[in-house]
Amino acid sequence: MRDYYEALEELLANTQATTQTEVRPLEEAEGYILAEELAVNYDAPMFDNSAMDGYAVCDLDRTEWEIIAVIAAGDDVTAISLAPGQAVRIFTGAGIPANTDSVVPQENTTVTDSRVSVEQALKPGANIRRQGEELKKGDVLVSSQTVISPAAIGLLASQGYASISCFKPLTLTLFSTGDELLALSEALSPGKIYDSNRPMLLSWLKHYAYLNVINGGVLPDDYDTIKQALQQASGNSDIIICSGGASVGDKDYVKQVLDELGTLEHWKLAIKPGKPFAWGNINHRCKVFLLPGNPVASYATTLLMTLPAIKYLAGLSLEKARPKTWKAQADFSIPNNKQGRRDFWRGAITLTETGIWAAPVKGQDSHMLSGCVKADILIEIPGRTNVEHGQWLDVYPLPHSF
Ligand SMILES: Nc1nc2c(c(=O)[nH]1)N[C@H]1C(S)=C(S)[C@@H](COP(=O)(O)OP(=O)(O)OC[C@H]3O[C@@H](n4cnc5c(N)ncnc54)[C@H](O)[C@@H]3O)O[C@H]1N2
Ligand code: MOO
Repeated sequence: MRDYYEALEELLANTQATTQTEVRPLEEAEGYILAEELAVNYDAPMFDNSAMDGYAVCDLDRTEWEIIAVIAAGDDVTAISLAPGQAVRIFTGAGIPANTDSVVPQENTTVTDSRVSVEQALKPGANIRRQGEELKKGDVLVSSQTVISPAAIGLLASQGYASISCFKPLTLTLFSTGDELLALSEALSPGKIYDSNRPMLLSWLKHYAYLNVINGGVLPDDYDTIKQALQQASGNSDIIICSGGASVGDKDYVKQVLDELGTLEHWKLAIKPGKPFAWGNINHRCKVFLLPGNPVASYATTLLMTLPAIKYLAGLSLEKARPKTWKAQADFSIPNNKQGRRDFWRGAITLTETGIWAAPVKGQDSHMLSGCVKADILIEIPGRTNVEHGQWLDVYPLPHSF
């Protein structure tokens, strides 16, 4: 059996990141992966400006000044220069005139006719946002291989970027396999069950703007049908995911088909759930992932193995592609842990005055999806390692939980 972390690194090392890019208008780039490092075009702030509505004054040895002008955000102040004893009425975001020593908020002033006065001494440089105090022209603004967030869109807009280079989205086809599986439109009959993995994974993967997800439907346990479907999908997909048939059953044809059409790696991961996991390539360009059919095993291997590889393939940096982990304290104990595989319990988080606590939810078997619905995290329990109450453990946040 393979250690999870070693297996993940081996999978990532055997994954070739895309190099295909496209230029997208900034407003249509949220969720895509940036393909270039973008530099600071202009110092930020671009010019010294006021942080308050109030008065910009010159000479702090006095407490009263003559108001000589009104300056609003957007006004050009390059021709205005204050002499000692002079002030301007100024608004938040307006440029600071030359020779300003301080800006005093209007609530701290008394204004009579064209004169403004204060009662307390003013601090030099107060309430002035200085040019370049946040960003300097030429510095790195946003790093390549990162997902464009709404905040990044705002930041790039503030620097005048109207369009940016992103990695082209990848096409992913998703199949379920198994004679027992019914689509939701079909009537139940003895021995059959509804296909839950495909709707679950489709809805999850569609959240990634950099994936075009195709619903491949349910494949029966039939060698020729599976072969034809995989062959066809590999023609127009960068990625194929199949759930079911990753294990050792007589009807687990997907592995045989993948072996014949391309390459196959079949692993027993030392994790629970998610032991059987296979992957390979068709035509050297289409990456194929075979997930264990048990719904929770499909879910866990998507989070722990498949998504990191897909994210890296789609252009994210290795650091961003690896699954996120946090730390939480065990609100349980395992005094005599005999479980050989690394366990990933479905857990709930509680925030208290003593910190973050994690506890398993009800329904921990590989076929019990209800546990995933209640859970916020996967709690990592290393194999054959006892856990004490209060011990800090690694936890993996689940999609949509935070
Ligand atoms: N002799 C052994 N049997 C099994 C082993 C093993 O090592 N030796 N491993 C077990 C583990 S662990 C898992 S996980 C499963 C994985 O099995 P497969 O990937 O081959 O998947 P199936 O056999 O097709 O299905 C397993 C289970 O999941 C249900 N299933 C499958 N697809 C779906 C779907 N799309 N929606 C809902 N439910 C699905 C299926 O009906 C089975 O109940 O193998 C164990 N067996
Ligand atoms: O690994 Mo299986 O995934 O335990 O159910």
